[in-house]
Amino acid sequence: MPELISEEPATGAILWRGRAGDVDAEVATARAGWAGWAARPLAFRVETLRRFANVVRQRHEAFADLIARETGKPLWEARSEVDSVVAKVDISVTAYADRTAQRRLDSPMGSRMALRHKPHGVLAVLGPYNFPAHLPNGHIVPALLAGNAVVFKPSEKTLATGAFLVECFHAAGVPEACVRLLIGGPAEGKALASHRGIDGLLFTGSSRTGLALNRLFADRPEKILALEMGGNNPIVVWDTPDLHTAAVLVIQSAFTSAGQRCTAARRLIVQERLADPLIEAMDAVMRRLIVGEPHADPAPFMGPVIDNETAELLTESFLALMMGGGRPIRHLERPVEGRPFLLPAMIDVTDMAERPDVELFGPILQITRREDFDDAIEEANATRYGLSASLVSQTPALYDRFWANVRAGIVNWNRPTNGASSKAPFGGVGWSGNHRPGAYYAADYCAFPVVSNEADAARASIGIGLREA
Ligand SMILES: NC(=O)c1ccc[n+]([C@@H]2O[C@H](COP(=O)([O-])OP(=O)(O)OC[C@H]3O[C@@H](n4cnc5c(N)ncnc54)[C@H](O)[C@@H]3O)[C@@H](O)[C@H]2O)c1
Ligand SMILES: O=CCC[C@H](NC(=O)CCC(=O)O)C(=O)O
Repeated sequence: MPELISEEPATGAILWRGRAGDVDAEVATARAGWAGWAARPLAFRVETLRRFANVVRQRHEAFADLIARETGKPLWEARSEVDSVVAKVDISVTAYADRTAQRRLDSPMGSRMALRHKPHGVLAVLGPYNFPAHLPNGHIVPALLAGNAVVFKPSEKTLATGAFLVECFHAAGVPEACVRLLIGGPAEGKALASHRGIDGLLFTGSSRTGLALNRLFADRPEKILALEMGGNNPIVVWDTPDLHTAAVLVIQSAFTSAGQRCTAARRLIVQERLADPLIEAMDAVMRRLIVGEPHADPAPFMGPVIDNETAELLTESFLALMMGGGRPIRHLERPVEGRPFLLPAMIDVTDMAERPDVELFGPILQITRREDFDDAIEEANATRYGLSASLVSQTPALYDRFWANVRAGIVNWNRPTNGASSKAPFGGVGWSGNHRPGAYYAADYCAFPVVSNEADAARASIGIGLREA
């Protein structure tokens, strides 16, 4: 089995090393453990997962430190991610009761109709690197709560965090057979996704990978597939009087997590008359943003991107936008030789003959100027993605038009494009998802409905269509 290592983006230090896992063995173990877990009362599973939340609380600072080191995100942001991991349990318990609890339904005379839900069985979970604990956890907790077993493969870029998360489940008493850690990269991910022993796949990652998985599952309707994918998210600034606040909202949307959020604003669409003063206001703030190591003091606003390869790809993408007619306003500078720190960049792409519809998963903001609001909405929709969109405007009627016409699963007003709540469904349309939103609605894809028409004794008669005896 090949060896994998995980490095700290900020320093290059090796954080973790290990061998790729055995997909067959992990799936077989989960299959063997699943039935016993599913047979446990719901109350037992709830209690066990609440112990998991307590274990994470007890290990909060160690977990946050590890996430910060392994992703490069600032420690304050890693701490927030661990908070989300803890909060997920109670939210999932509420969502389960709301979305998939047992119910009595109206029924014909003399019988009872019952709605119950059953787990799928063994679910594979593939996680991304940007929220290496919170987002896989957002699949694993609801899946376990519903009575499934899980084989979890973390991103190959955040293996230590994946291992830490799974250990917390085991320390809390989740049977080791029911949450399996599969170490590996895309090859192991493909093998797991293709494995005949899984009953479904819960995926968070790029649209490139998600579309490949969608093709793989095209002739497997018997397996549940949930895809949480990328975005090419717009933020529209229109008729707002407070350009400093608008600038802060755009910066928060585009550059939090060094732009490594699926909900990050990739495109600023701005009313022509506001464009120059807004860009000036943004520039004034961006000059002051601290880009640094996760544990630096004073704390950085953002850290490096995940690795040098990503930094180089983003640099090439930025140069390609320039070659295509984009006018750089702030260059994507790389202040530390050999390390993937990038300074947040802006480029005016208004005059580009063709603006590529790709997700640049880093601190790059593309700016398009528009005179007409309907044209701005059209530009916002000029994408195959549809995850998040924001409007900054003082006019409720404009927000009504924006909400009604923009095509996205998250549509915000005078708020950033990112920072979605776990207490709501989370997902997008187009290339951002496959209509199985996660977060509060994750309960929906972790179990299937079973309707029963029940009577204590068998009674039946044929009242029509029967010849006289
Ligand atoms: N919609 C959401 O909820 C959400 C949240 C976070 C990140 N994302 C997206 O994830 C991406 C960043 O994460 P990433 O770079 O880790 O994504 P990625 O698609 O490269 O990898 C995600 C996971 O899939 C595995 N994988 C890669 N190729 C595979 C294949 N062919 N078959 C099976 N498994 C495979 C990886 O090993 C990893 O575990 C961005 O596009 C971002 O928008 C989406
Ligand atoms: O990187 C992707 C989105 C991260 C975050 N979204 C959520 O946390 C959704 C809620 C959940 O899954 O519990 C964001 O919007 O910033």
